[in-house]
Amino acid sequence: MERKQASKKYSLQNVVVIGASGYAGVELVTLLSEHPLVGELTLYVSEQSQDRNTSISDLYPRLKGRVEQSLMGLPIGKVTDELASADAIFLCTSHEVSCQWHAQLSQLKATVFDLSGGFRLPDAKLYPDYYGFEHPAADALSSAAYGLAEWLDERFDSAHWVAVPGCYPTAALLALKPLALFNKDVSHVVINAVSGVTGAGRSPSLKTQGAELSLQGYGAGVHRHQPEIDHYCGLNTLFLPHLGDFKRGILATITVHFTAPPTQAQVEDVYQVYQASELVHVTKAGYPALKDVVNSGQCHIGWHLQGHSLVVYSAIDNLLKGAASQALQCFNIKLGLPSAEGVPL
Ligand SMILES: NC(=O)C1=CN([C@@H]2O[C@H](COP(=O)(O)OP(=O)(O)OC[C@H]3O[C@@H](n4cnc5c(N)ncnc54)[C@H](OP(=O)(O)O)[C@@H]3O)[C@@H](O)[C@H]2O)C=CC1
Ligand SMILES: CC(=O)N[C@@H](CCC(=O)OP(=O)(O)O)C(=O)O
Repeated sequence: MERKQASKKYSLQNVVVIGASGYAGVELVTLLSEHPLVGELTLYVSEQSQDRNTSISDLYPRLKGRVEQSLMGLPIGKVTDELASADAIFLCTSHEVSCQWHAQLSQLKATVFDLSGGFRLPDAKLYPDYYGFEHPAADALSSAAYGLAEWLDERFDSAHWVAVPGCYPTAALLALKPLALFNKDVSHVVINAVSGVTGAGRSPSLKTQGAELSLQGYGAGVHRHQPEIDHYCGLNTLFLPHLGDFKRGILATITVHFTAPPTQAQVEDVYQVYQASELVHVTKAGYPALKDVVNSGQCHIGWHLQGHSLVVYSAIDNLLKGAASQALQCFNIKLGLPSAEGVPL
């Protein structure tokens, strides 16, 4: 394979992906393998993984001739030479595994881009209820930056740990944040969101088996994305996730109520915030469709104002804008590259 050469301004990055064989991991590996600034790319799975020492292209034959690295087994907490010399480490592991890695990885020079929810919530007290475990690194939560790429705050530049948002929160927050900033008088926010089955990851479970798939709600009031959405838009919302009988994508249909309704022109103005964005596209009176965002890092938003109610639709690919390509945007921004570098449009 041809070796990449970085420009004078930028140097090639040593990159490690932990959890590379999962659904989010393989999307990320695919993007990283084509990224102009990624040099060495090291792929890990768990120590006991049945896929260790297998080439990722044997698991995912679409990668044949493109990415041939082996998946190497990695015990939790073992700092290998590749980890020690990495510039960027992507965690595509479960929330618990990401948390268990924090102590070791936060000592290294690399920036960690964590695709799990392990460091998304600011308050450790929320973890037992919403994640089912006591947070083992509670003091570190305040130093992680939330990586909603279009809405990064001042903590991002200096953060060594980036908590990449969840898929549903990405769809919901891109729609809601402009409104929440515009008008604090927004109320009765209801987020109905349908996700494809890849949102549940690669490991088989009864609810994600073909014969079980349908269109069904789940997790009302208890889903871990409820506090994440509320915290990062500053609103009290009712989040209603649904599992659909399709592979990829999330369509969130959001309704909000205004006591004093805005005009069409005001709503149009609010969403001008994305005017220059390559990845977030807003259409008045639009009905975004999953077919237009699946396999793309874009988010499509459409809105309809009806009296005191506003309906906002937001569509993303859960594995890309909802996970891997958003993590890549964060990596780009950290390097000073355009956010959409290497992101499929
Ligand atoms: N799927 C989605 O749409 C989204 C997922 N996320 C988050 O991204 C993360 C990954 O999700 P997803 O790809 O769906 O999950 P998968 O279950 O598909 O993949 C998990 C990956 O982690 C590996 N793994 C498990 N245990 C360890 C370990 N101890 N050390 C190293 N690797 C390990 C698995 O391989 P093996 O078991 O063989 O070791 C596999 O490669 C999760 O935190 C998820 O919440 C975020 C946004 C969207
Ligand atoms: C369909 C489905 O099961 N989706 C997952 C969300 C996936 C995701 O983005 O969430 P995290 O990164 O927070 O795990 C769920 O509801 O748990």
